[in-house]
Amino acid sequence: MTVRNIVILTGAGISAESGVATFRGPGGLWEGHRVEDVCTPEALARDPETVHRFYDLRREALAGVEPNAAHHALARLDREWPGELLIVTQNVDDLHERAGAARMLHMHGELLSALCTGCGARNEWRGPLPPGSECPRCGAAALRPDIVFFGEIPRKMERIEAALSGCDLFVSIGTSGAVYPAAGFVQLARHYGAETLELNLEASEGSLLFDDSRMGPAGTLVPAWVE
Ligand SMILES: CC(C)NC(=O)[C@H](Cc1c[nH]c2ccccc12)NC(=O)[C@H](CCCC/N=C(/NCCC(=O)O)S[C@H]1O[C@H](COP(=O)(O)OP(=O)(O)OC[C@H]2O[C@@H](n3cnc4c(N)ncnc43)[C@H](O)[C@@H]2O)[C@@H](O)[C@H]1O)NC(=O)OCc1ccccc1
Repeated sequence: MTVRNIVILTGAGISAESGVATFRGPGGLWEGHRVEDVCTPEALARDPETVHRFYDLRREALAGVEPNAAHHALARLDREWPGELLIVTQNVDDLHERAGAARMLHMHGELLSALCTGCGARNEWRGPLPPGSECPRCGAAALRPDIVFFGEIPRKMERIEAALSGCDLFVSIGTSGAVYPAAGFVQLARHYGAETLELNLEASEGSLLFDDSRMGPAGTLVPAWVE
């Protein structure tokens, strides 16, 4: 089958070699926190201080990390691929953009953005975001981390489903396949007749669903695959 249209799903594993903590596993983000305490609308309502600080720390940590060879390889593919290509990341870091990727989207939000729950504006945000911060557009003291919490609808689902319905190749990089709807994309891509490839450090919850599954660090596997 000639491959023309590609959809690439990335997770925390692609940023691990840049020093960004993954979620599960030793030293994982969720190690220090119960998901329910920092990544749900209920937690934000109950204890905004803790939730805002959790994301302030991760936003601050971004200044100390750089894109790695996997991010750069995907950015190059994005520049040179003549067919359709869409990078869908579950990550809230900005390493894909910093590597130069353009045809990409964040389905679970971004650390460098603050969402106004008053007027809906998304504001670029770099520093700490204390609860009650004012929206630059409407002035309401209603800014929150621009993050998709558990129980909230992921972003740009229509665009993602449209790309999956037209792709010939679906590639999953550095994700454990534990969180839906992202974990269901491989089935959707297969349903539309696409080839499916997984590049991951270890077997994931969805490995058996892929036509080809290669194990190893993204910083090595992704440049080799793009070559
Ligand atoms: C826990 C799970 C069971 N729960 C869910 O999935 C829930 C509920 C649910 C919905 N549908 C279901 C169906 C069945 C069961 C449950 C559900 N889903 C939701 O609530 C979602 C919202 C979920 C989003 C929550 N927010 C995140 N992130 C932002 C915050 C933040 O970042 O702080 S999720 C967050 O966790 C997930 C973490 O997973 P990974 O990125 O894969 O990271 P992990 O550490 O787990 O794994 C890393 C992998 O990399 C590998 N690796 C490590 N190093 C390397 C390396 N160097 N190289 C290569 N690979 C490497 C490892 O081996 C490992 O495999 C990511 O998605 C990440 O974004 N919303 C929703 O469903 O709304 C309705 C809806 C649905 C469809 C359409 C309309 C409405």
